[in-house]
Amino acid sequence: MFDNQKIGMIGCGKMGSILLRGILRCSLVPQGNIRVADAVKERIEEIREGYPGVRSAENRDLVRESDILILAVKPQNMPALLNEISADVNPRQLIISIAAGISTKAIEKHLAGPVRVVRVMPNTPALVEEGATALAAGSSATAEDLETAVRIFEAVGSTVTVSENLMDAVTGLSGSGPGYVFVMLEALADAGVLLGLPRDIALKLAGQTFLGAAKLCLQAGKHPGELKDMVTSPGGTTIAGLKALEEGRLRATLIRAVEAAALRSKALAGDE
Ligand SMILES: NC(=O)C1=CN([C@@H]2O[C@H](COP(=O)(O)OP(=O)(O)OC[C@H]3O[C@@H](n4cnc5c(N)ncnc54)[C@H](O)[C@@H]3O)[C@@H](O)[C@H]2O)C=CC1
Ligand SMILES: O=C(O)[C@@H]1CCC=N1
Repeated sequence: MFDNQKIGMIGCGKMGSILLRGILRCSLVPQGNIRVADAVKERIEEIREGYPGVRSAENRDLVRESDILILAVKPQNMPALLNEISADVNPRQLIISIAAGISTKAIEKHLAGPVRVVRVMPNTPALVEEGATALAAGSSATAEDLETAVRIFEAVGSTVTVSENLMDAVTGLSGSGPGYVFVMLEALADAGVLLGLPRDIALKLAGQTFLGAAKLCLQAGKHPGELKDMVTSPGGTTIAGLKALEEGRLRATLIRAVEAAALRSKALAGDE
């Protein structure tokens, strides 16, 4: 599917380089078919050290040479970037944007033409091929474009396709979600340390508990409440811990975190 396609990526920071690694690991295209661009020279040097076959180019040259163009710069940098490349994009290209909050409509408007855009929200566990990615097609993107984008992100984890009005919710939940989980992991490990466990053992137990519980929930296809009940013996230890969580309003706090991040995603659109 990708053999003769040239992929160009503008923005090789945290998320861009994770994606690049996934694309190359799965051999979606040979290294020679990938071009990268970044405003910071050191980022390009790091990539060329890691992947000697990947070539770099200036933004506009890269756009002209790409069949699939991945835009992985910060939302705040998108308007200037889109203006810079607007004369070089063409309707034969597929444009994939991973920028939080930036709608396909805004991209289409900046590029001033019938461009095929797919908006994507990945997350950092893509680094270990356990990413959760949601995709939404823009007005001119074809079913095949969406399928192409899905194939790229399946290289780094699992994917869902949603309608674009749900992308802010996705951003608040799975896009930002790893940040919440890392804070919870750190807190669980700190608790272990408080109770006398060595830090490395506490972190290992906390991490494996998250991993195992998430896998059990996804694979068993059971409601998390039912799985929670399986752990919770009458008069036992878990219910004592759960009572403390309820007193600390953990659930309401998590719901508010996702809501706040989704609102911020929506607000980034206003910054366009
Ligand atoms: N970090 C994360 O967990 C996730 C990030 N995203 C989205 O991915 C995008 C990138 O985020 P990060 O990788 O975290 O940011 P980052 O700051 O690590 O990377 C952005 C890169 O873009 C480069 N850049 C900025 N303007 C440029 C321009 N005009 N031309 C060429 N390069 C340019 C910067 O030098 C930088 O290396 C953002 O839009 C963000 O919303 C999406 C999902 C998760
Ligand atoms: O914090 C951010 O803005 C990016 C988007 C989703 C995850 N990280």
